[in-house]
Amino acid sequence: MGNLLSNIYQLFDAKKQYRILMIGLDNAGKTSILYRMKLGENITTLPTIGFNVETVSYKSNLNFTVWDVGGQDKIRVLWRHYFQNSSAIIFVVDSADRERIMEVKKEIDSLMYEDSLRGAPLLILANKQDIPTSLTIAEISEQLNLYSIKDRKWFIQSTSAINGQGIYEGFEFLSKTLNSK
Ligand SMILES: Nc1nc2c(ncn2[C@@H]2O[C@H](COP(=O)(O)OP(=O)(O)OP(=O)(O)O)[C@@H](O)[C@H]2O)c(=O)[nH]1
Ligand SMILES: [Mg+2]
Repeated sequence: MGNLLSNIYQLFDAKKQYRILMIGLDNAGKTSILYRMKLGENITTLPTIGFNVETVSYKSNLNFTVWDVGGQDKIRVLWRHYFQNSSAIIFVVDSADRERIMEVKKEIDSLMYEDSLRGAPLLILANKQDIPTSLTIAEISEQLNLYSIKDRKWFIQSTSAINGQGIYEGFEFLSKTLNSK
């Protein structure tokens, strides 16, 4: 009886677990966002050569295991090793890096063809919005041609890892989308 009760208790207490892959070009702010989520503060980062992984709780019933993988050109080939079993993708964009927005488009376009990511919701974080010269959400959506994405749910959110703006709203999209699956 004790066992049965504890099993039932565990059922209700169980948190839903989701594996989230966070990628994007180098210097976009992925690691800064990960630790802003985890610790609620701004940390000093170094370029990520491998990956960072942290479990982040959201509300009382969700756990996200967020994999933050380095974005330097030479190591982007490693991204695909993290695709399998990812419930959703967070793609972080440096909104102030106007020169590389077409490079961002190229990477997102090729992700959309990945079989192992088929249907995975896509959250685009337009980061560094605290920099006044940043591209706006409308400009980024247009340049990346996001409206052509029809085979999955996607959402673009402006963020700043420096002051935390927008990160909660990004989580809200993931939680709603994954819970409704
Ligand atoms: N102004 C501003 N700077 C940011 C923001 N987010 C990150 N940065 C800065 O951008 C630089 C790169 O941040 P990281 O978080 O290391 O970038 P990353 O995407 O993890 O880079 P890789 O690990 O090389 O792929 C650091 O100097 C951060 O302090 C932001 O929202 N606003
Ligand atoms: Mg990093």
